[in-house]
Amino acid sequence: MNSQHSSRTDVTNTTNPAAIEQLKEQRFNEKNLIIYNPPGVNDELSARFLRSLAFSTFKRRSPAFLRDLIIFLQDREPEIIEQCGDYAHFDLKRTIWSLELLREEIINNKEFQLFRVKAPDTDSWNTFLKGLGEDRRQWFSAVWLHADCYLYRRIWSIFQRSESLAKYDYFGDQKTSAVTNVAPLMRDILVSTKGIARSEENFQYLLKLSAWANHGDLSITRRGAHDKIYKQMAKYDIDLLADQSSDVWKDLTEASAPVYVDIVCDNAGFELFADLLLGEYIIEAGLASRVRFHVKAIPWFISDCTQRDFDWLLKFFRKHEFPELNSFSKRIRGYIRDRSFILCDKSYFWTSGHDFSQMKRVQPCLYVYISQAALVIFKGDLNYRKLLGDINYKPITQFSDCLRGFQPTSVCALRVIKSDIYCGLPICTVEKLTEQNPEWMITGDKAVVQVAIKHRLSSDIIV
Ligand SMILES: O=P(O)(O)OC[C@H]1O[C@](O)(CO)[C@@H](O)[C@@H]1O
Repeated sequence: MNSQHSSRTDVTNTTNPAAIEQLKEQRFNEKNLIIYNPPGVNDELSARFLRSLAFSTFKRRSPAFLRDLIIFLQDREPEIIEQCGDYAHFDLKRTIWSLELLREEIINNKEFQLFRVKAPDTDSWNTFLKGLGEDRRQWFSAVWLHADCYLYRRIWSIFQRSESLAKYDYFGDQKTSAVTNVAPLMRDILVSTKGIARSEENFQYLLKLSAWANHGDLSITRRGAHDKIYKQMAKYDIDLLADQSSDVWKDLTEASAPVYVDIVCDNAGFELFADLLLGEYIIEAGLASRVRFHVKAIPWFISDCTQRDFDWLLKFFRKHEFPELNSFSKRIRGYIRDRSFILCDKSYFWTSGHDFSQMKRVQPCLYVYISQAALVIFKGDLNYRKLLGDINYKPITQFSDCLRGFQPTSVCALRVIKSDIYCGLPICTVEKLTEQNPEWMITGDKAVVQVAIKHRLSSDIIV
């Protein structure tokens, strides 16, 4: 037996529940060839590594999250019926049953299934799944990124099976209630940033605000936005482990017209607010003539922004009692009307299992589309994992070297670090942080602003 794998369990007769649990876990690890070490350098993240966030995700977090979703659906049945019609009563039963089966599949490390329900991305998802190596098609053997994305696509397909629930956003309530609490914070930010002038410093402030706004996604914690960060941004620079915001400024100020900036959004609510504020500044400061927002086509990683969340936020602002929120909504609608802001057509690439190095091959039109921009900003942890292909690079590897050829334009990442991988960091920083807390990379206390600049020839410019 491979010495990295767990050693054979001693089957003893015990009645102690904790010991029984431990035995069960050991048996599971042996059966599924779980490796006791963390992922090695250049390994792809996977739940087959016992000491990884991926392992605890499928061992505990995802089953717990599915259980919570089931409880939520049971509790909300009357409201769901009111929203989706009487037939939802029967569809909910079937949906809950299917979610329970999915939970069992994860717990028992079953093989991924092909999708049967017809949707615009069914064929591409099935091609993707068929292309996975035979030993990479189970929850605890797959690349974490693939399994993680597959989970959210599976949940969606369960809801697609029933007519009454197909359009129901099962994460909608969590997303909307998280916004209500931060309305005063958003008002304060609007007041303090009102009419700020074009300057590198102000641009960096809004870029960092957009980065730190990624702090409060709902898939890991329910902590929401962290108001201290926005009030005392400079103090948090110490937690910004890589800060290339001045390179981003330089890239934009030197770009040839017409300048477009694309923002590949992450979470709805407060994070989207910070992205819109950054977009507004980019337009008003004349840094670009157009900002294009990319959102998710389906409910994704709980709090990710869909087109409906985008529209909902503008409506929420329009109807809010705070006049600052009303006028922000009005301004954003103005940018949408005059096409300074574009809410891009939904692309199912963002909710595929592919990492971004695959975009040119799998979705060439999207690749060409974002190539038109002078800068594309990728928000959040999951987008970062897709940029790196979930590969555990050496911490000192340059960000641009980790993109594996993905360079449609200058690529910027605004990420709060919430998972095992990172790059472009001095080794002494990593050693110090690890000494203080070996799990520093999953706490969401540190962030990065990184950019890989694409130096364009004038003949590259697409008009
Ligand atoms: O909203 P974000 O920043 O993409 O984070 C989503 C979370 O999902 C994961 O990618 C998987 O759970 C984590 O790494 C991350 O914390």
